[in-house]
Amino acid sequence: MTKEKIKVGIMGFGVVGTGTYKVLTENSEMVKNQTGAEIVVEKVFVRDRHKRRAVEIPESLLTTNPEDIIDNPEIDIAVELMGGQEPAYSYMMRALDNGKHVVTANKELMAKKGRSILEKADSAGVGLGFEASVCGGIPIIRAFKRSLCTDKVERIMGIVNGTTNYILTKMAQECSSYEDALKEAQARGYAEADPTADVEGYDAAYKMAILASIGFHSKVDINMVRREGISKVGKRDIECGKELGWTIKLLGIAEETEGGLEVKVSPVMLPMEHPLASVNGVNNAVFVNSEAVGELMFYGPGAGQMATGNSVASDIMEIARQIASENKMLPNCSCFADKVFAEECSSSFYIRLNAMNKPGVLGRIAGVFGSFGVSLESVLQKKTEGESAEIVWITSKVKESSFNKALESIKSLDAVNEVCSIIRVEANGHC
Ligand SMILES: NC(=O)C1=CN([C@@H]2O[C@H](COP(=O)(O)OP(=O)(O)OC[C@H]3O[C@@H](n4cnc5c(N)ncnc54)[C@H](OP(=O)(O)O)[C@@H]3O)[C@@H](O)[C@H]2O)C=CC1
Ligand SMILES: N[C@@H](CC=O)C(=O)O
Ligand code: NA
Repeated sequence: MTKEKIKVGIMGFGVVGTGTYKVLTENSEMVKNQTGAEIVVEKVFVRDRHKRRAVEIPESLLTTNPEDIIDNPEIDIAVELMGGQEPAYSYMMRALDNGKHVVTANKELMAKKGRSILEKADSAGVGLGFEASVCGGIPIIRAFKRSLCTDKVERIMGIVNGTTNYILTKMAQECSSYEDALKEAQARGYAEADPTADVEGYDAAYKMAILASIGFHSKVDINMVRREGISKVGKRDIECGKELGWTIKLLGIAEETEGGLEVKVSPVMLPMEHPLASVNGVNNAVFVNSEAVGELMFYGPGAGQMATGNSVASDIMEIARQIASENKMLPNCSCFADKVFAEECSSSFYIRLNAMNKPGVLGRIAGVFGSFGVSLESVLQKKTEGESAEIVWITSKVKESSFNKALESIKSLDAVNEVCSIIRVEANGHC
């Protein structure tokens, strides 16, 4: 007999949990018509049942005992929206052991433990949805898994963190301070419980590891993802970038090079005319190059209650549809290969430094770059103050090891007072 009610247990009732509940309950008739069964939220697990929440729910739904969901035979789909590694991982694994389908928004967990979670789900023949784990409201996981599955992905470039994009946009367009912009992003529910994950690029690294894994059908070890955050990006760099026709974005790049897979996250100077340059505020976008389709861009809100709640709800509905129609679950994991990672990475760089304002200094610095095989695209003396000068250098694409050696040598020059910032440059499609 086909199931008329599909029962869901939600673990975690914060920004995303409340958004998911709202989408499921406010659109219940539409969801039922498309699913062929009613989706019912049966239990909601929280730490503190007396806390005031953004959405009111019947008291009887709340529980502080996770077993009411993960060990409850009535529950078909366990939805993990607590965040962090533990106890989220143990709860998810136990729910899978108990034959439940699982949906999560937890990118940290999917990036660090995705392989074991996916393998368990596949061997149990249950569904595992994680659409909300990358780019909040953008249906990007589904696009990779269902629509690009026949194509060969060559490169993925993405603005995949809403908080940092919100901060960089506020700093560039409204001259907000970094601190004020971060506070606003937190108040809007975009930031992680510990915003270090956002501003230091960890969250973006998790998301790029997940995307690279699905895009290149390979295991991606999170420790192999090169990561740098935005906390060192200063207003001065934003100004210098503007003068050069560039904007600064925290960008994730994943590609298959001759040396192997390369996945990195860092602030990047991006030409204003690049499609990703106009992605502002909490919005995210993923720009894909693939063999058959060519160029694709996915754009939309990367964080927030309702946008992310919709992604979770759509995963729940997709699984519910399979249950209601008594279909076998589709395989959750396509990351079957174990591709090697490139040992060396190449980029163009913007370097802003402060040096003595004396004849011959520019030549000496340029000479050091040259002696390490670093070619220069341009050099600009930005301003002079008494005995010192601010100089910006743009290199050609260079191996990072050569660049780092040149930089160490430049730092040791007497004439160089301070290397203020180093930011990758994306030019002509490659950085
Ligand atoms: N915010 C966003 O826009 C997005 C978030 N995500 C991800 O979604 C997940 C949830 O994020 P978000 O909703 O923002 O987080 P919140 O901090 O707003 O909510 C977390 C919820 O989980 C509960 N919780 C946390 N730890 C425990 C625990 N150990 N035991 C029981 N309950 C617990 C909290 O309970 P209590 O309220 O009682 O303290 C709270 O209800 C995270 O993995 C995050 O990375 C993904 C995409 C976008
Ligand atoms: N903190 C994250 C939330 C969504 O994944 C972000 O800002 O992107
Ligand atoms: Na998504």
